[in-house]
Amino acid sequence: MYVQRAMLSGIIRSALTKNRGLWLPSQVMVRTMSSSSGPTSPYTTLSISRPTERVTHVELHRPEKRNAMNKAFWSEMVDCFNEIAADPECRVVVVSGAGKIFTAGIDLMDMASNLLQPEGDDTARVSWNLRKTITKYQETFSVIEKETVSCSLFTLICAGVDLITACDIRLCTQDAWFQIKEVDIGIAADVGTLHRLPKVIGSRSLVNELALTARKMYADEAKSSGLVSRVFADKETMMAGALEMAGEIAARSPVAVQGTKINLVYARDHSVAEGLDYIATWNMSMLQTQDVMKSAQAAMERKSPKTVAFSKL
Ligand SMILES: CCC/C=C/C=C/C(=O)SCCNC(=O)CCNC(=O)[C@H](O)C(C)(C)COP(=O)(O)OP(=O)(O)OC[C@H]1O[C@@H](n2cnc3c(N)ncnc32)[C@H](O)[C@@H]1OP(=O)(O)O
Repeated sequence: MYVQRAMLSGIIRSALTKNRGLWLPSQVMVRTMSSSSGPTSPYTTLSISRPTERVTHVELHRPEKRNAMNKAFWSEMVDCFNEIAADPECRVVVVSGAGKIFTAGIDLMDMASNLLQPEGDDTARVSWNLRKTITKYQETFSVIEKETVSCSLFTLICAGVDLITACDIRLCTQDAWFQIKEVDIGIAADVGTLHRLPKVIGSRSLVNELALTARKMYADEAKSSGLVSRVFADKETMMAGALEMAGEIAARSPVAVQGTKINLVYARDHSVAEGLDYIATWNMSMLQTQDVMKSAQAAMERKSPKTVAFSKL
């Protein structure tokens, strides 16, 4: 899918991190997040910042090309999210796109050679190499799902839908639209949309319609169908909302947040019985965290969980 029109997308993802840090007013955070200075070294397509403690902002940053996903992007996302996952200071990630569009999807100019002229001495070898390429590109978005707790959005197209459906929370602007455009360029979407979107949107018929016709879906329908949970008037208020939400998540026990995220993803892909079995095993160790006692004590004292100092995970 590709998302256009909405200016940015914010994805919030919670890594396994820690706590501690000030909660800044949203206005401050928004200002801090408005990085239009360009990609952050060593990346050429991403701008990384830390708007507040425990929250990392990953901004797709090729606005002049509508954040189209070129070859560098596909590998930089993996490196970036692996690095964030290893960062004990980060608990939530907000992903957005610089400029007026979250992403125009795959970079049709830069990616053509990879997909249309794969190397190999015969059909089997060409196919083998192409399969390796596809699975590598799948990892670009799967890495978000593995390490993230939430995400928010905007306007996007094709590969943009692959990206947002790997996120936990999606937000968009009122002028956002979403499009699963793969059939228009002669391919079946293969990096996540067809597999995750049916788990996000309740109506199988709507998923089929969008994927088979490439019809644009606008913000109101995205909200009513469940693709996004909130719609904001403009990009600025959306970012403020995303950061406020990120702060709410980041302030809570990282053991509880990470366990909730991982078990929600597990439950999505397994039966109820399997999910119950999984969380029993999960919690036989995680229930022993000091976070339970600290949180319970705060609740008894009528204090917000945000006042509790949780250890880093
Ligand atoms: C194994 C991997 C599988 C992954 C599959 C993924 C598939 C897909 O993502 S299919 C979708 C492909 N994307 C598109 O078809 C979108 C094409 N772009 C547009 O329709 C428009 O650009 C858009 C509506 C997004 C924005 O329109 P706007 O008027 O705001 O901007 P433009 O003047 O059209 O574009 C500005 C510059 O950006 C370049 N650009 C835009 N999209 C792409 C793209 N997808 N790939 C490469 N480049 C793109 C556009 O050429 C302009 O560049 P320049 O002429 O140098 O200024």
